[in-house]
Amino acid sequence: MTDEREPIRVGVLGARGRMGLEVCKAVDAADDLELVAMVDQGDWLFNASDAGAQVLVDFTTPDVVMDNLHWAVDQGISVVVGTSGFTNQRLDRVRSWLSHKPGVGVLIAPNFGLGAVLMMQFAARAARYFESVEIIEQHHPRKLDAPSGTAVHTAKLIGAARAEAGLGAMPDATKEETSGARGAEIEGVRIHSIRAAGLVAHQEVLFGTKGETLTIRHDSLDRASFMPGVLLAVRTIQSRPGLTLGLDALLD
Ligand SMILES: NC(=O)C1=CN([C@@H]2O[C@H](COP(=O)(O)OP(=O)(O)OC[C@H]3O[C@@H](n4cnc5c(N)ncnc54)[C@H](OP(=O)(O)O)[C@@H]3O)[C@@H](O)[C@H]2O)C=CC1
Ligand SMILES: O=C(O)C1=N[C@H](C(=O)O)C[C@H](O)C1
Repeated sequence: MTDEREPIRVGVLGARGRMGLEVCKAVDAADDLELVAMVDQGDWLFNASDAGAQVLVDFTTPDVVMDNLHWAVDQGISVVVGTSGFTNQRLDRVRSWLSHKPGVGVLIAPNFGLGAVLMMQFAARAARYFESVEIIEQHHPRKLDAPSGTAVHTAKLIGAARAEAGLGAMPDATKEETSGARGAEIEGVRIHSIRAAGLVAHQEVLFGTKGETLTIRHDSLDRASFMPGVLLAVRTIQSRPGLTLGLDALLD
């Protein structure tokens, strides 16, 4: 039997970037998807709607992603977003745009790597059992934001799990500190950001309690690692109106 469904028409925003190029290749290679628009800095967003895009994939920059999203939701086009920089306030704004467009779906995922999603789930599970936890994230030096979206999301999950378990502040006697030496603090969790040539995207979550430590580590060694997650989201988003956060909901 042949599958006679029409391919999903996909537009990529940030199409000439590191992730955008990889997404264009992956969409192009998929029989059930059709790459209809490649939009980058300076291009007209209406190229995507004129080409009949049903789903947009955004891997741009934190300073332009909100305008892109607002425009897409207004046009009634569902969006898969990998771009980092989403605060709770930004998410509330997206929810409010979507409330006027009940048929439109937006999925925002801090990380599309399956291993990264599992790393965050495992870290959330371990959080209640350890006195101390710190996050060390490592990325390529062309990354614009620090800490990474993945690290911020992991810290939020850990902070929530610790609060639910009734854990207080972590032991830390630091009295004298050169600014930045103890990292950034998100939800009570310290994050240390390393940027070095040769890296892609890596994260360690280091837990400690009396007499033992536990390290959970994930490495994206190639941007191809994000593509199965991105394509799953592209194939699913039109049937998930409203805002979906993270890939977890699609995997389960
Ligand atoms: N969720 C996930 O799994 C992952 C998320 N990311 C995130 O994705 C984002 C992109 O990462 P990466 O590909 O490495 O970054 P790049 O800088 O390589 O790509 C961003 C691209 O967006 C372009 N751009 C800028 N403004 C616009 C605009 N208004 N409309 C369309 N395109 C625009 C840039 O053009 P120009 O260079 O000319 O400014 C560039 O080509 C980052 O926020 C990163 O953290 C990355 C990897 C995985
Ligand atoms: O900029 C990147 O490269 C990445 N950005 C995302 C983040 O900020 O967490 C996801 C992944 O870490 C790669």
